[in-house]
Amino acid sequence: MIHARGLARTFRKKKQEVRAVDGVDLDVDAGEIVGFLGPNGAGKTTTLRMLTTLLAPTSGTATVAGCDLVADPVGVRRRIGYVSQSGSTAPEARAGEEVVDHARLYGISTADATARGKQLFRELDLDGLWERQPRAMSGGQRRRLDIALGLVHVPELVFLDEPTTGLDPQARANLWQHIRGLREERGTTVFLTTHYLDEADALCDRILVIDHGAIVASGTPDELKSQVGGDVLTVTASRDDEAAPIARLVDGLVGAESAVVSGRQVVGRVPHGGSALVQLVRELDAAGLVVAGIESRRPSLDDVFLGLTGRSLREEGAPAPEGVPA
Ligand SMILES: Nc1ncnc2c1ncn2[C@@H]1O[C@H](COP(=O)(O)OP(=O)(O)OP(=O)(O)O)[C@@H](O)[C@H]1O
Repeated sequence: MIHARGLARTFRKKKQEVRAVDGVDLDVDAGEIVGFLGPNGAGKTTTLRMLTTLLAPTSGTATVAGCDLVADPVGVRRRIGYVSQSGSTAPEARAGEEVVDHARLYGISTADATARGKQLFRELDLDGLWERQPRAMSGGQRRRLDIALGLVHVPELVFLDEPTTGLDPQARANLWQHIRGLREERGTTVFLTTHYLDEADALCDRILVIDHGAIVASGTPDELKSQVGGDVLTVTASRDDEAAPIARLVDGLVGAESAVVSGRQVVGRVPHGGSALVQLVRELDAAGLVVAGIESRRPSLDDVFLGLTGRSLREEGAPAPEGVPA
């Protein structure tokens, strides 16, 4: 459904060259839900804008939904849907009107567009909001309306740029269900960017990680997690100045990899969490260090991300969902 080779885009900023996307190869099969993850500025939106024909590549080739990106951009546009980060609804228009107008752009008759729009409203839990103005909708309703706009022409492939950013946890979970439903009921292929690792974990069949404009990992969430290996030890110091001595103790554990300190939190990786925990508690005690918390757990996607990019996606300022502290 998507095949890109050596896709690159360079920008000129203040006489300096920025290689926003630096030779991306990627393949997405029909019916897959693929998550595109990366720290801020990694090149996600630039890649998405190229794959959706909004931005010309500096070099490289791609076919999207069977059409060549450069030779047949109109063919690509006809076959895809794109839901941008900012959404595309006009706050004053009526929701239903917007959806019908959007479908008409694709040459769909008003009658067909209305029927498709109403069906999407039912599927996306927007029933009863056909006459409502987007500005009088909740964030979750507006985001689902954006998605209805991206789907009304029945694309085979839909690009979603951070579809759930800013939604509360329940609205996010609902939207995940709708995205899964798209694939199950219509066979739609979904390519989405997200800052939420739990979202990528719960929703995506496969994850691509991009950093500094290049793909650095690809696999199912489980494959990526198993690459990390071992267990993760997290120790929370009770005082700022005790994080460094705790990190030294964690580094000294059998088979430990160098611990990362972030504020009062010390995170290290060890081959066997259980035995390392026992050893660490003894050593903390002997050193007279009292900690606020200590735990051992299996690696998460965040650990994968940290290992691959040296940065935590959370530290990158991933906005917390509504109602959840950052
Ligand atoms: N129009 C532009 N002109 C100059 N530089 C740009 C332009 N668009 C993007 N860039 C630069 O290209 C790099 C990649 O940007 P991009 O928006 O693709 O990253 P991203 O992974 O989507 O980031 P975020 O998670 O913050 O949305 C960044 O260094 C950015 O500053």
